[in-house]
Amino acid sequence: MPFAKKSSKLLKFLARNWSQEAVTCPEPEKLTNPVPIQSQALKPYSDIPGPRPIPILGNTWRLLPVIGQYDISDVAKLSSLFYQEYGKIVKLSGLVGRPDLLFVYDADEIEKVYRQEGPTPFRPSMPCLVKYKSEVRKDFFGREGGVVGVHGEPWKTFRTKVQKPILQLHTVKKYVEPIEAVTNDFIQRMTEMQDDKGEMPADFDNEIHKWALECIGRVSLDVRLGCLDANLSQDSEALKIIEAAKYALRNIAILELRFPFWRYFPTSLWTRYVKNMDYFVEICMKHIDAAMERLKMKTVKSEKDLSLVERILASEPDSKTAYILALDLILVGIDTISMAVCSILYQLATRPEQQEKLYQELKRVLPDKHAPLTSEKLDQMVFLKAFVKEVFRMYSTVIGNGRTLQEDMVLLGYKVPKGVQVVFPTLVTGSISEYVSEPKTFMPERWMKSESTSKIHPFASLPYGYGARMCLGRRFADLEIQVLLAKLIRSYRLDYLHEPLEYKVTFMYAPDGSLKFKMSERPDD
Ligand code: HEM
Repeated sequence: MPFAKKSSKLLKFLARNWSQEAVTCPEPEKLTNPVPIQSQALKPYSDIPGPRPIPILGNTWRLLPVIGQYDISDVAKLSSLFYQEYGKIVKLSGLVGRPDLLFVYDADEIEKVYRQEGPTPFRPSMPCLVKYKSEVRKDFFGREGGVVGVHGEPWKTFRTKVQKPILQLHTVKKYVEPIEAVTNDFIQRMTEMQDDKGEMPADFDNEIHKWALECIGRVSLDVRLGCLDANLSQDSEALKIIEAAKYALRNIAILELRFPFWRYFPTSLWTRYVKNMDYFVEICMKHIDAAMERLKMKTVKSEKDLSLVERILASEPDSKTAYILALDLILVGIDTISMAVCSILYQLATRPEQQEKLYQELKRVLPDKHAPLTSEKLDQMVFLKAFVKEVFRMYSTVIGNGRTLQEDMVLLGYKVPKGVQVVFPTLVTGSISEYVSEPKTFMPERWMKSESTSKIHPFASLPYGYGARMCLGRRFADLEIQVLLAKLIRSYRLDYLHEPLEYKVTFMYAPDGSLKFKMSERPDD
């Protein structure tokens, strides 16, 4: 049915990034704690512009084919359309079964929301995971069930336990070598996958997913899962994990966005989801238990001898913390990073001059292309980092972030009640000329202090979010991307010789189509 198809795209987008958890999140309500600002100057919430809902159908009809005014086949364009049509604050109310969404395109106001979010920010996410953690496997997850889909004090307690080791620079530096080993295997596999024109296969994005899985296994489970092996047997654990990750990627959105029958009775898709999640839990427990056994045998002189998993295990007597953390990192860390890499490689392959500039930088920093990487060398790759930031600014992989207000607030002069879901459309704000000079120009140099005079509002482009709830895996994500680009572009030139691809929100914002990159070895220098 076309409407179901189209509206599910919008809902996929909305729910993936900002969906409401009916169980835990307060609905918008009357102002209970008005911010102390002269009330005459304030405008009521009802005056916020936006498409007006009509009785019964609310705003959903606007997304219907033919009679609806919005083409939501590309939901990223929808948030841009709202901005053009209504300005810096737009209310989308009357979405069937959803709370109001408040799109805010003002970087100063976004900064205000982030800065006032308090010690336990509420980012609505993944209702399926919430049900799985808090009901189906309550016995296992208990009260502090991780960081993803958990809120309030339980979120804070868990995040406090794990955040230091994950975000400490010296922990991350320990992974330069292991991530380089995974990446070398991946690049070797890329050379084996080339067709007679030197191009990658049409499903190259699947291969990027396997690289991401292998990296996340190395970080969160202390193990090489073997996902990059060319000939995986049908009953291998690696293949089962790849299938489980693919399942998660393809079906969770459907489950969460179609009418949520699973909330009331176990549909077949829900049963498979639970089985899939149980499998991930089992894998996490198996490898963490093995890490625990190794740790018992290890002579440890200082904390520096420990891997991330070992540090968590050493500080937390109950290995459940390590199980749950590994599960969260795997669930969130695979598709974000792989879609980001698809996008970054596509941009590099279609921007030969900038790729050449990157190559020259890599030649300078890594005169011997076979010498191992170090964190000091990565630090010197300023153009590489600037290129990645610019891709995130113009093609933000996670197209927006959001917070459910836990207190009433004033935004752009309107009284906004707590419970409203405020949306920060990063993809749009990163290209508003008031906040970013020459926003339509792809210019990595703008991020390089030595070369740039251009302005960027610090809250206009935040690919990893901000504040206490900011992306927990960001340092590992940066490291994995940097290692891949450094190793690949130092030795190979990448081209894309087909019709340009459009960006779409499938799950994340990424080029939609076959990533048949041509890979040519650079002559030895
Ligand atoms: C380029 C890749 C990535 C992007 C763009 C990204 C982006 C984000 C964003 C926007 C958030 C929400 C932050 C907020 O609410 O302020 C987030 C949360 C999170 N990310 Fe990432 N992420 C990436 C990779 C990863 C990886 C590789 C991991 C795991 C190793 C990871 C683990 C997490 C976790 C656990 C959270 C939830 C944090 C919490 O709620 O306390 N992310 N990420």
